[in-house]
Amino acid sequence: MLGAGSWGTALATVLARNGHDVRLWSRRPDQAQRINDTGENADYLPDVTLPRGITATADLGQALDGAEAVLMVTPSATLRPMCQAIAPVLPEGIPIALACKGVERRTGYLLSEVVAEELPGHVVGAVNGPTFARETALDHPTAATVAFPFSYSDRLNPETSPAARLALSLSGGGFRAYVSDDLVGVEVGGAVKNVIAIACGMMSGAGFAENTRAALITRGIDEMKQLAQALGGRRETVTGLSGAGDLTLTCSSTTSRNMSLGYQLGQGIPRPSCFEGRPVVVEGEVNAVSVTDLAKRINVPMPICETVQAILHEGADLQEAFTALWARPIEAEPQTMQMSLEHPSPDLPLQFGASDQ
Ligand SMILES: NC(=O)C1=CN([C@@H]2O[C@H](COP(=O)(O)OP(=O)(O)OC[C@H]3O[C@@H](n4cnc5c(N)ncnc54)[C@H](O)[C@@H]3O)[C@@H](O)[C@H]2O)C=CC1
Ligand SMILES: O=C(CO)COP(=O)(O)O
Repeated sequence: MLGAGSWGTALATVLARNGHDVRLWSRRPDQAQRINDTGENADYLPDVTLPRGITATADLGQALDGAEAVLMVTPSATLRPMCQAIAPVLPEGIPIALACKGVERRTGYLLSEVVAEELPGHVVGAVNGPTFARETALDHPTAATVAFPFSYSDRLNPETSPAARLALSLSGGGFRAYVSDDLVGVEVGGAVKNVIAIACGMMSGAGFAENTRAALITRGIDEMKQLAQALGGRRETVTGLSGAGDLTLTCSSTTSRNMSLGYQLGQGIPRPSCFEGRPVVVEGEVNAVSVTDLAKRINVPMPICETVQAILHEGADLQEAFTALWARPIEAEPQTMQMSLEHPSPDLPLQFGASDQ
């Protein structure tokens, strides 16, 4: 498990609870030492007792020696350098599963494409779903999708299908895995949901309630569908755990760091003061740029993501940007027929500050 933050530790907990030996790599030797000494990762999952079977280490060679599979769980922006760092010590041919969510900013690659470029000769997949780390570590009933490209005849054979093997390794107690062969669809769901969660947070923080959230979730799923399809994935995949499921989770609670960032911004808190100034991994903030750049490049309209990107990175005014989002031309749902009618009152502003929740 490469990454001993909250999600890497939670996934290590799931696997170890199911009887697997897990090497948990932390980039900080002091943290690795503390995990081994105390049986807890107090920095990220305080008061969660780690099961036997987890050994923390800050040495990549030790972490990967004899490994049967590797899960990569550091923030998406660190993925390429992480791949480069493990290349010399990675056992030949072992499957690599991504548990981080995003699109690479410079290239617009899905994360699996980054791994394929840096680490040829390894089959690459992903584990995504509605999975807050703490709840997962505490064994609350949780479901996620394990996606690898695989052939129909291999699907049931753990010897030949990394998806089946990893799904079986993760499943047990509260954790239940599903299997998919649509890696693109699963990755798109995970990357885009964080950006939409920021939008939901912004509108909740600004005082709007359930209608607004439901509209953003539903239209957000449509943005995911279009991007997934344009990249060669399947539209229906994003209605599963890694798209609609994860979006429902992260748009429902400020336990989500993405939702929480949006909520604070919606309340008018300046970015540097959000999270009381603490550095927090908010994937949707970086990915608002990478997702919208990618979508523009391949002509996929993603108006909610573009709105978030403009507010976060181009200094757009939140109220004006959401008013413009709501007053876009009237379109068909679903967008199978091309239709666009001029909005009758595009200048009528949304009623920010007048809500009665
Ligand atoms: N926390 C959660 O509930 C879930 C998180 N994820 C995804 O997992 C990924 C990791 O997130 P979390 O574990 O939550 O973050 P976190 O903030 O809890 O931990 C991040 C970890 O990455 C390490 N790290 C940071 N910069 C690094 C670098 N340059 N090189 C190597 N390691 C570095 C940190 O030391 C830390 O161990 C993200 O893509 C996130 O979207 C996915 C599902 C659930
Ligand atoms: O991806 C997550 C749950 O599935 C965690 O969401 P946040 O990164 O917004 O906290």
